[in-house]
Amino acid sequence: MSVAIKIENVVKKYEKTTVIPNLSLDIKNGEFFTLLGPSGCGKTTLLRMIAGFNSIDGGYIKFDDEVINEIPAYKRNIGMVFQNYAIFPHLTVKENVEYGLKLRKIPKVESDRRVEEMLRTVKMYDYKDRLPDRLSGGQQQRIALARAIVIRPNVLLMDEPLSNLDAKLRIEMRSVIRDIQKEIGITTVYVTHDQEEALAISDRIAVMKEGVVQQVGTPCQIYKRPANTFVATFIGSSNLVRAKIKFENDDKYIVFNSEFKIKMNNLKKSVKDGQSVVVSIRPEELKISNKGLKVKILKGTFFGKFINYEFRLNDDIVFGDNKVCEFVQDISDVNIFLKENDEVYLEPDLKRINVFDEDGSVNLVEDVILYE
Ligand SMILES: Nc1ncnc2c1ncn2[C@@H]1O[C@H](COP(=O)(O)OP(=O)(O)OP(=O)(O)O)[C@@H](O)[C@H]1O
Repeated sequence: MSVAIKIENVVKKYEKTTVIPNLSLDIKNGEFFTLLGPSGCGKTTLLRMIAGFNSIDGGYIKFDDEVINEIPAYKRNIGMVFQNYAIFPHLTVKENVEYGLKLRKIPKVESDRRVEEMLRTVKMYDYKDRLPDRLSGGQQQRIALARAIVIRPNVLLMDEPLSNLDAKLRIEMRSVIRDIQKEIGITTVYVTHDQEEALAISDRIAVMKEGVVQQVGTPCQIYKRPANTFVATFIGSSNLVRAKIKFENDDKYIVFNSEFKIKMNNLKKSVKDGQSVVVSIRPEELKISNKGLKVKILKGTFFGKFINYEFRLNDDIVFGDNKVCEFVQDISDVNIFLKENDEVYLEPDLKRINVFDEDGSVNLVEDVILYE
């Protein structure tokens, strides 16, 4: 029976080092939930705490309303899929998948029925008598997935299951995993550091940094309304530009420089006249115009559907250390290709940009639209 997972004020220390200071998350029953963040941010540590392989040094983890902190791993009824497949090399495909059912002493008729059904679900029935060394990486991962799910676990935990596959197979397996998860409706916690994979596969994502959750939301919410500049640059790319707020009559403006300001009335009430801010503009949120930020082109790269241009802004208005900025131009809008040293004005799409406080930690845009 699939369950909801509640993580309440969880703490994890390795000897004297605290890797998770105080983390809370609510994962809904049947949800595909992804933990996303850079290497070392504590994703695997948290997943292993849910599985029961790591002890919990504070707080609670609950399956539905039951606290599982002290329940040993083998009694939690977890299905797990790892990066390195971890299937048994000396057992056939069928034997690998039925392994967990044998441990649970499921009668042979029922076990055979479930194994066949599962092998058909992952499209590996025709390979049932093969040994793993005669399977491709993608096929081995399908077997690992089948083996994890066939026991009908409470939750399915996956730790970077696609990282050993080549790029094309990764994209194909993404959709296989997604389809199977939706078909059987099992609560799934998925760990990755690949933001594109997280956006493509998840119902919701928790973005983590140094053991702290930065934002929880649907892929669309996180992409369109990042909570801070870390999320804005970790998920997709963002140009970060310093500016100031100016109140004029009843309107609020973002002032980039003496030549260019934009009216922006969906800012939170807490913003103040004269306040310094950081504006986050994604490459697709800039277009060539007769007004805007004046920039000099460094280079353009042709991608077929679009052209990606790099440009540089004055050091004093760039936030953070990413000095090279980008904008993309849809190929259908292109009349002339820009060259190195060409100067253009770029105008941001004020309905889509994000505005943060001076240190980039709070989004100051009032949400008028909820991106569900
Ligand atoms: N057994 C351990 N003993 C001591 N420190 C550990 C141990 N396991 C992990 N750590 C540390 O805890 C922090 C979080 O590690 P964790 O493996 O959870 O990160 P991660 O986000 O999964 O990273 P990656 O994407 O590289 O797997 C890291 O700083 C790591 O060095």
